[in-house]
Amino acid sequence: YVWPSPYDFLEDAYTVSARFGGGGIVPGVDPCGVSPFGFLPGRQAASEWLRLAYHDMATYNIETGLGGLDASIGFETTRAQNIGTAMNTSLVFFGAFQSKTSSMSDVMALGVILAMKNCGGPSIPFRAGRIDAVTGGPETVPEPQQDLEMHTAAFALQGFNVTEMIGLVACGHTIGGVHQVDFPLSVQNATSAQNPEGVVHFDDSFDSFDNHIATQWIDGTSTDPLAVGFNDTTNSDARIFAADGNTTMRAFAWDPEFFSSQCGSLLERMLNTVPNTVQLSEVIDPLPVKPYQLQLSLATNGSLIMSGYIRIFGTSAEAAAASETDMPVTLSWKDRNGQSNTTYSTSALAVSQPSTSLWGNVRFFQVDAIIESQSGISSFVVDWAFNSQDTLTHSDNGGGGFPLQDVALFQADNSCVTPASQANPTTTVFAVIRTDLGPITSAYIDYSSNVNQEGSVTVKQVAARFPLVHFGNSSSPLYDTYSVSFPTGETTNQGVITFDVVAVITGKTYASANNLAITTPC
Ligand code: HEM
Repeated sequence: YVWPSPYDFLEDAYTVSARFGGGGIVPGVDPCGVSPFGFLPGRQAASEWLRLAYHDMATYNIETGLGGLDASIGFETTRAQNIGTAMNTSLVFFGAFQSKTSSMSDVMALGVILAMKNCGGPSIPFRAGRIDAVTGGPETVPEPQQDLEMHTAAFALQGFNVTEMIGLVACGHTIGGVHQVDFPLSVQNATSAQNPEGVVHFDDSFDSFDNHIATQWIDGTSTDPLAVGFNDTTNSDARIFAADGNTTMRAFAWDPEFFSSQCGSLLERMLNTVPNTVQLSEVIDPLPVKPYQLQLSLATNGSLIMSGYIRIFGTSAEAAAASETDMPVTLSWKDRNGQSNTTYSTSALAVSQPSTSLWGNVRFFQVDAIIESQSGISSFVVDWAFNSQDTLTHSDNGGGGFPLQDVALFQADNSCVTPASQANPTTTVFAVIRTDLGPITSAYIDYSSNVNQEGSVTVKQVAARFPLVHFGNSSSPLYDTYSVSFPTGETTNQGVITFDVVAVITGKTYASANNLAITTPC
C-alpha cells in the first residue's frame, strides 16, 4: 500500500514493537508468559488474547454469514461460556488502540498475530477492515462438558471441518491453561499463594507456541486438564484430539513445522472469519519507508516547518547489521507547483537507538526542515541506504512520491483543551488555511471521539463535524487563521481521539488527517 492510508496506525502497531514509535501492543505479551498488565499471577496475556479472539469468532454462522470476529464479545462477557475476568482484561488493553482507523476487532486480530509470533508461533498475515458489532451475538461458544457431536456441529457452523477442528483446538491449547477458579469441574487442588487462580497448563511449554500439546498427547505424558483431567465429562480435548483416530495429532507430534504451518493457516482463517458484509483489506506488510507523525505547520516567521520522522524497515542481513548513525537519509521535496530545486532537500538524523520489530529491523530518522511558504510543498521522496558506502535507494511511495499538502494546517500553538474535571470540557483547535487558491467553500474539523457502551467495557467511536470560523490573519499573508471550540465529549477510559482539519477550496478537499487529541491545557 502507499502512504497515507487509513491503515497507517495499524501498520505502525504491526511493524514497530517497542522503543521509539513503538506500537504498544507487543510489550503487553512480551515475554510470552507475561501476565496481563504485568501483575496478575497465574495469568497469561498472550493465551487470553487468543481465547478472546476464538470466543468472539465462535458466533459465526456459515449459513447466514453473520457473526465472526466483530468484537461482539464485549457484550457477551457475562455469559457462562465466557467465564473469567480475562475477556474484559484483554478488551481493556486493546481499548487503548481503538480509533477511527482501527476497530476493536482489527486490534484483537492484530493482537493475536503479534502475540503468536512473539510466542514463537507462525507469522500470520494481517488484514484490516473489520467492523465492530454493537450488540452480542448468539451463544455458540463450545463448552468442555458438551459431547463430540455437539462440538463437531459447532465447528461446522463456524466453517471448520473435523480435521480443522482438531487443528484449531490443538493450536489454541498449545499456550495457556485452565483456571480452577473458573473451571472447578476440570481442575482441583491447584490454587496456592503463588497460583491464586489455580492454573494448570495444557502442556509443559505453556509459554511457547510449539507442538508439545501434540507430542505429549501422543506419547502419553499429557497434562492437559481438558484431555486427561479427573473429570471425564469435561475432557473435551481428549474427544476432539481422537476424533479422527489421532491422525492429525500424530502428524502434529511428528513434525513441528507442519504443526506451525497448519496453525498459521487455521488461525489466519479464524481471524478472517468476519460478517459477510465486511470486506477485508489486502495483507498489510511493513512499508520499507514510511513517514511517522510528519506534520507541516506555519511558523511565527511566516515560513512552513516540516517536522516528524521517517521510518526505515528492512529484513535483510544488511538491515540487521546497519548502524543508524551511518545511514544516509535525505528528503527531497517538490514545491506546490510540482517543481524540484536543489535547495528543496533536508537530511534526517537518526533517533538515538533502533526500535524493535517482530518482522525485521526498524530505525527512525528525525526531520526538521524549513520550507518557504510561497513555493510550498506538494510531495517528497526519500533517498537512503543502510550504510554510507552503499548506493542510495530511491523511495518514492510507489511512484507518486509521499504527498504532503500545504493548504489546511493544524496549528498546535494556542490549540488547547479545558480539564475533563470541569463541567462541559471543550477543545479549541486553531488552524491556518491558504488564501491564494480561491474562495474557501467550507472549512471544518472532523472529530472522532468515543462513547461508552451499555453492556460492554468497550467504547464506540463517534464522529462529529464542527465548522471552522475565520479568526484573522496569520504570520504569513498566504494564510488565514481559523478556529473552533467544541465539546470534548464523553470521558472514557479507552479509545484514541483524533481529528482532521479540512478545507474545501474550488471543489478540492485538503485535509490534515488523524491529528491526535489535544492535551495542552487551556
Ligand atoms: C471445543 C472447543 C473448546 C473448548 C471446549 C475449550 C475450552 C477451554 C477451557 C475450559 C479453557 C480454560 C479457560 C480458563 O480457565 O481461563 C480454555 C482455555 C483456552 N482456550 Fe479453549 N476451548 C476450545 C477451543 C479453543 C480454540 C479453537 C482456541 C483457539 C484457537 C482456544 C484457545 C484457548 C486458549 C489460548 C486458552 C488458554 C487461556 C488462558 O491461558 O487464560 N480454545 N479453553
